[in-house]
Amino acid sequence: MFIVTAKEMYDIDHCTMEKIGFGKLLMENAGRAVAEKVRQKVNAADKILIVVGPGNNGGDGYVIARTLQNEQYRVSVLQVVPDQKLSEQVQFFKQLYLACNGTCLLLDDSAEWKQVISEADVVIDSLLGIGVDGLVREPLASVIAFINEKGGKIVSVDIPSGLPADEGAEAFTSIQADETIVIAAPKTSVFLPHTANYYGNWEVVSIGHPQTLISENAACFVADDVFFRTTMPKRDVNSHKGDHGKGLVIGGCDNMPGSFAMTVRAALRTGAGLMTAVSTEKVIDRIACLSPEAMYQIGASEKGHLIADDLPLDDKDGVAFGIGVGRETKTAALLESVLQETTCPLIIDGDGLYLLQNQLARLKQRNEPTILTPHMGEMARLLEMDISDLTRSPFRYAREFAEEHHVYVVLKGKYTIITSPDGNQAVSTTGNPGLAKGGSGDVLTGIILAMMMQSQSIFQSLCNACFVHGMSADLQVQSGHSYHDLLATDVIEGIASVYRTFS
Ligand SMILES: NC(=O)C1=CN([C@@H]2O[C@H](COP(=O)(O)OP(=O)(O)OC[C@H]3O[C@@H](n4cnc5c(N)ncnc54)[C@H](O)[C@@H]3O)[C@@H](O)[C@H]2O)[C@H](O)CC1
Ligand SMILES: [K+]
Repeated sequence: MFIVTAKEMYDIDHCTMEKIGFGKLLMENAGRAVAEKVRQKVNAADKILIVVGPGNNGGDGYVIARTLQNEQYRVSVLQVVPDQKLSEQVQFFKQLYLACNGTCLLLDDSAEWKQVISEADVVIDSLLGIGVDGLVREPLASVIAFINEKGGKIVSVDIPSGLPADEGAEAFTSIQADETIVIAAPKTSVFLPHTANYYGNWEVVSIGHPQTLISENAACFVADDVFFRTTMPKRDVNSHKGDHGKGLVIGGCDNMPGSFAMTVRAALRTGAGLMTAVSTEKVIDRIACLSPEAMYQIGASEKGHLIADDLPLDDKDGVAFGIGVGRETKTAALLESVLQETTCPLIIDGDGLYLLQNQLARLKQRNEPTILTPHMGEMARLLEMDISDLTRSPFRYAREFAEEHHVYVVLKGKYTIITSPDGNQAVSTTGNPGLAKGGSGDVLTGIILAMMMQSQSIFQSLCNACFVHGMSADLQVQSGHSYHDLLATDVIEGIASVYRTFS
């Protein structure tokens, strides 16, 4: 599935209509595809009100109205702007609807518009689509407010009216949809923390755009099960442990042994060939028994925290630094040497990102891939910006940071955004609120470490690691756990189910 900005969608629409020649057929296809989904969500006796706005989203609404009316549903239309504001294409579909004995109430004709909204069992929101610019103006703003307050079940067409399609908007007035039928491809705002919820349950309908046109124009995609199935690591029956990577995890400190242990175990469960773990003597004494399959090495330490040391870095296929490592200045010196001496892909996570703050310039000096795995708070700190600004435009800031520092960024959240140094982006949508707990990130780092050592491109391995991490949590919740009780260690044990499901 591809993710588009408004501009990308317009380019795809325009090319499909003009160059390929769909013309008005595209809107007919859109309306009929949405009507098909609406049919599955309403009862035969429901009073269905289609609220039509000034643009092509409204045009979709007239096609939906005509389609449902032709199938004997109880349909009426509320048009919120005068006819002269409708485009020629929308006028065409309005005339088709009226010619099929459709009824239409104009907003400025009567004060009964509030009554028709109040009486509707279902409101089909065709007020505004991806063409909204800025805050919604009157009279649409009042209509949106009233629908939110009084409308029955609200089904939005393409996008909840008033919601921006793209990232970056500070303020907006939007329909709060129960369902959204997204046309052709989800827009960026489906995946933003402050706009996602306005969509309610969302699903995508195809309306005839050539898939190649969408893939050529969309800058981002969802790393879903289809992607995982085609790119997941394979196991050669004649392989041996050396074929699946020699990994090294450097982390932990005397008062934080657990996160480090989970990273090690997650990497083993994900298929790492050989794992070595470096931490303080106390940490290793306490956690070595949890993953006897790994090898352990005591690192130089002071007051329970790792310090600069000569570590076995040069023969590894992947290194993860920072999990539970603490924020001591002397540990920053260890990070400095790891950045300089590691000759394989390096993941920096957790406290390692805190220690990286004053060493960002070293990132570009590395010749091997560097992967950062911040959550929004850690990313905001790295960018030295307010987290609310970051969450409004996470795709942009992740891409700018990745390109500037030539790193991969896994920006963790409900929807995790994966960015490559050249600006390629993907979103992982698996996972559930059960992951919103300590340790989830440590497990993800272990999964990433193992994935990236198993013969894939780094970008693919990051997409697949996020997929496995979230899918494990989803399968665990489906098979008996709940959002409340799910632990990070359960996610580690659930990795087996993901591999079995897709192998
Ligand atoms: N291009 C096609 O043929 C297809 C498009 N699809 C649907 O059309 C919309 C996009 O249509 P567009 O006309 O560009 O935008 P809108 O429907 O959102 O209407 C824009 C229209 O609304 C007014 N407006 C804009 N901003 C505001 C505001 N802040 N307050 C009040 N009014 C505002 C202004 O008049 C604009 O011109 C897309 O989402 C699809 O639903 C079909 O699905 C496929 C074919
Ligand atoms: K809409």
